[in-house]
Amino acid sequence: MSNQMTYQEALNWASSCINGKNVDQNAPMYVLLMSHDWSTTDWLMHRREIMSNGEVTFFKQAIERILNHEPAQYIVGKAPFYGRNFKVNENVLVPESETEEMIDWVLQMFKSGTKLNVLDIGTGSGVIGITLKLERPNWQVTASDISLDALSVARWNAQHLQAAVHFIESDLFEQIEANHQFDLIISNPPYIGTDEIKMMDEAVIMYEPHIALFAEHQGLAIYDEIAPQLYQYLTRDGVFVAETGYRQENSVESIFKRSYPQADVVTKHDINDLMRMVMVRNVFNGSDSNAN
Ligand SMILES: C[S@@+](CC[C@H](N)C(=O)[O-])C[C@H]1O[C@@H](n2cnc3c(N)ncnc32)[C@H](O)[C@@H]1O
Repeated sequence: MSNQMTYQEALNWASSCINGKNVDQNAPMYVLLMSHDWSTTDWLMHRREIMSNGEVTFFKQAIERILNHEPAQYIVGKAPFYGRNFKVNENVLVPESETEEMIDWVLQMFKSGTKLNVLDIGTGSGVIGITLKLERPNWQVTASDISLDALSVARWNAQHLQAAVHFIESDLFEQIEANHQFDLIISNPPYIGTDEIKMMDEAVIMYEPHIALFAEHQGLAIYDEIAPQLYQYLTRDGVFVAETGYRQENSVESIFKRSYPQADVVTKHDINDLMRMVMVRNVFNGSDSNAN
């Protein structure tokens, strides 16, 4: 690859390097677009321009990293989520489109104007808490994570996106004040069982933080821990919403039903018709303290 080339020539070169390799074939284009904040229309305008030496060097290194299975989002240091770019690095998960669907679900549940006190557990890069705060500015949002490294990314994102979110380092509810009650508790917890590692994409296993991905008990451990504590942290009309693994529908439903037999436990499928979300409400139905 010469040092004098257009973006289009660089893309052609990169495609020939990764062709037939077990890596994301769209990654070079993603790197070119995201590193310039270009849309596909911008691409059409710029693709015949000559790249600077610095850009060529960065792009060559990017292709090596792609060939080493590194996610393109970590290479450019950002990922789009709900129409905004969030900083990401190896301390946080790359946000996924299913999580955007969970945001849609929640925003449909609570129309604008409603004032809510919200807790986002396992905030990672902050995508859920920050997006909810920006979409519903009158909500009070607290976001927690067990990982200080993840929280520093989340804080950076909140500051740059101007979202007034309160962050707490906490192992689930451990550091959440006992008398603090929320109208909405939302979480995209780690839910992959360690036994599933062999079925996973190499890029995810090698680069994404394992604390964000894996949980004990076939990936159900975090739901197991959250369920019996919910009644202490939810208001009487409070709602819990979480993302789940697509094969966990029955198990997750029974975890919450075990703690709250008379609560409403509703599951929801994503656009690929896979069950990916659960909502629990009316946890106080039937009793004032019915947690097991
Ligand atoms: C699947 S990631 C979700 C990140 C982000 N909310 C998103 O949707 O992209 C799960 C997050 O939960 C955090 N986490 C794992 N165990 C936790 C625990 N016991 N208490 C709080 N956070 C935890 C991880 O550090 C990680 O940031």
